[in-house]
Amino acid sequence: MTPPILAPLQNPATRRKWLTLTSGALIVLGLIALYGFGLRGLWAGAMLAAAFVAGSDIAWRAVQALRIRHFSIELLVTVAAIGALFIGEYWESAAVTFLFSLGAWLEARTLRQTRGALADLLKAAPETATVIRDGQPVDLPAASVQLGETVLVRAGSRIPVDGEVTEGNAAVSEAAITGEPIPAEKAPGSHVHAGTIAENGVLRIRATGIGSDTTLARIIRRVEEAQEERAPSQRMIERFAQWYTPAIMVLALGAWAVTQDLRLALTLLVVACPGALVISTPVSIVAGIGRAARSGILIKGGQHLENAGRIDMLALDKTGTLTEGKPSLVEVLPLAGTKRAELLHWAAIAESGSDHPLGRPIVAADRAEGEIPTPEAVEELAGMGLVVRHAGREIAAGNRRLFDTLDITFDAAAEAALDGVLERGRTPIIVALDGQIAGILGLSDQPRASAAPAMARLREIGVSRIAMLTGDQPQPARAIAAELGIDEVHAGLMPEDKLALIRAFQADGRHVAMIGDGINDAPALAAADTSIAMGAAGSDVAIETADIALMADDLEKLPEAVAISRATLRNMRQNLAIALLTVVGLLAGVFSGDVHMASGMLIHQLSVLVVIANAMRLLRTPRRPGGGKGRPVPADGALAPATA
Ligand SMILES: Nc1ncnc2c1ncn2[C@@H]1O[C@H](COP(=O)(O)OP(=O)(O)OP(=O)(O)O)[C@@H](O)[C@H]1O
Ligand SMILES: [Zn+2]
Repeated sequence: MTPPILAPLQNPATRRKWLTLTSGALIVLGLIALYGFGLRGLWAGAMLAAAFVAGSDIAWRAVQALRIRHFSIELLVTVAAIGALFIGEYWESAAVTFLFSLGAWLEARTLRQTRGALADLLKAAPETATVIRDGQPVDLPAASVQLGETVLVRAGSRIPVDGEVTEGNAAVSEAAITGEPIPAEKAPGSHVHAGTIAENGVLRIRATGIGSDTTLARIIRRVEEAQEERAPSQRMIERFAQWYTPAIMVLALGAWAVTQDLRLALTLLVVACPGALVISTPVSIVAGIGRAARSGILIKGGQHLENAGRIDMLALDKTGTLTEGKPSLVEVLPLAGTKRAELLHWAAIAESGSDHPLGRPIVAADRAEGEIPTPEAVEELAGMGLVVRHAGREIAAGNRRLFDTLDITFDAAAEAALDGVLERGRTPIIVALDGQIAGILGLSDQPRASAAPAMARLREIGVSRIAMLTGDQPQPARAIAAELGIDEVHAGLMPEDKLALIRAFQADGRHVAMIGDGINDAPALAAADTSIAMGAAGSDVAIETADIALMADDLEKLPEAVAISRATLRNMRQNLAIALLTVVGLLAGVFSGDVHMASGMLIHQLSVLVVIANAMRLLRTPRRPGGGKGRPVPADGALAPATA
C-alpha cells in the first residue's frame, strides 16, 4: 500500500511535476554550493541526485517503450544523460534531464488546453434534472431520468435531456451544440437538445434521449474519436520517427568513432530529438477540431480535416440545402374539366404516401379542406414522383419523366400549362387520374437567407467552382441559382447522375466537397472527397455518416468549416517547418561548436513549446464582423498565420 500522502504520485502527471521540481531544486542547491561556497563535492552530489531524480522517470519511460520495440525520444535522452555522467559532466546530465522533464510537463499542460473545446462541451451537460413524478417536481441526478418522463426546465437553466416540449414557451440558446449565438424559440412540439439553455420561460419536456443517448453525448464521443484519429501526415511522421531515432544513434556512434569526441556524440543525441516533429501535426489537428466543435462544426478526424482543407470545388443539392426545403403551393391549374378542389384532393391522396418535401404543402393545403384517405398501394419512383391506388383509381403525381415512363401523353392544353409553370420558375407536379392528366400544381421554394452570403464567402476563400446538382427541373433550378450567384447548374438529375458528376469533377482534378440531404444525394456524398451534412443536430444519421456535420441549419457554417480546415493545414505546415528548422539549426550549431548539451536541450524544448503555442492560435475565438448580431465567421486575422 502507498501511504496516502504519496498516493497522488501514482498519477504520472503529478509524479512528473514533483520529480521536475525536486530536480530543479537540487540543481539550484548545487549551483549555490559551488559558486557561493566553492563546495565541489556537494555540487557534484547535488547534480548527480538531480540527474537521478528527473532521469529515473525518463529512463523508465524509455524502457517501457523499448518493451514494445519502440525507439523513443526518452531513449535518446537516457543514453545521453548516462553518457554525460560517465565522462564526468554532472551538470550537463542534470540540466538535460531536468529540462526534458520540465518541457514534457509544460507540454502536457498546454496540450490539455488544446482540448479545451471538448471540456466546454462536457461542461454543457447538466448534472441534475427536475422530473415530474406523481405530479410533484423531484430533483434527481440527470443520469436517473427515464425515457418518456417529463422534465421541468426553469428559466436560465440547462436542459438535461433530448426531448419534445409538451408545455411552455422559451427562447433556447443552442450555442453549445450548433454554435449559433441567436436563441431559437421553442413551443409545444419543438425538439430540444440536452446541453442547451432555456433563457427565459419554463418548459416541460418529454424525454426522448437520455444519458449517453443524446445529441450532445454523441458529439462529445465523436470529437474525442476525431481528436484521436491519426491523419495521414501524422502516420507518416510516426513511421519517420521509427527509423529516425535509431538513425540518430548510429550517427552519434559514427561521429564518436570519427572525432573520438564523446561529448559531441552525446550532444548529437540530445539535439536531434524529434520531439517537436512528432507533436507538430497532432497538436494542430486537435486544436483545429476543437475550434470547429466550438462553432457547432463536427469534423470527424484528422484525415477529413486534411481533405477539407484541400477542397477547391463544392457541389450542393438544391432542395433543403440551398433552399429552405419548405416549398409552398403557389399554383393549382386544373385541366380537362377537373375541379380545382378535386385536383388538390387527388394530389394530396398521392402525396400522403410520400415524405418528399414537395408533397408536404399539398397535403397541408388539402387537410385544411378535410380528411385525406390513405391510399391502398404506393409506388414511389426516386427522382420522378409516385403512383398510388385508391378507391379503384390510379393516381400519378410527379414530373415529366414519370409521365414519359408511364406513357401518358400531353395534349396541347397540358403542354401549355406545364410550360407556363416552368417559365414562372416553379417546380411543377403533374397529376393524372387513370392515365388522364387532371392538372398541374406549381410549387416554389425560398432560397435560404444564409445561402447567398455563404456562396460569396466561399468564393472569397478560394472555393473557385460551385455547382448545383438537383433533381428538379432546369428552369426552377436556374431561377434559384441566379439569385444566389451560382452559374453552374446540373438539373433533372437522378441519384446515379449526381454520383457520375462528382466522379467527373474528380477526374477533372478537383477536390470536391458535397453537401446534400436527400436520399438522392447519398451516392454522391459517399463519392465526394468531403461529405458535409447540415442541420445535423436533428439527425443522428447525419452525425454518424458525414465527414463534416454542421450542427446548425446554417449555410454560413460551410465557409467557416473550410476556413478552419485550411487554417489547420497551414498551421500543420508551419509547425513542421519550425520543428525541422530547429533540428537543422541545432545540428549545425553542434558541429560548429556553439551548441552544447544543456543549451541544445533548452532550445529543443523551447521549439516544442513554440509548436504548441502556434497550434493554440487556432483556438482563438474569431472576431465577428459587423459587431454583435453577426454570425461567427472566421476573420482572416484570427485564423491566418501570423508568421510565414
Ligand atoms: N413525392 C413526389 N411528388 C411529386 N414529384 C416528385 C416526388 N418525388 C420526386 N418528384 C419529382 O422528381 C424530381 C426530383 O426529385 P429528387 O428528390 O431527386 O430531387 P429534389 O429533392 O427535387 O431536388 P434536390 O436534388 O435539389 O434535392 C422532383 O423535382 C419532382 O419533380
Ligand atoms: Zn435534396
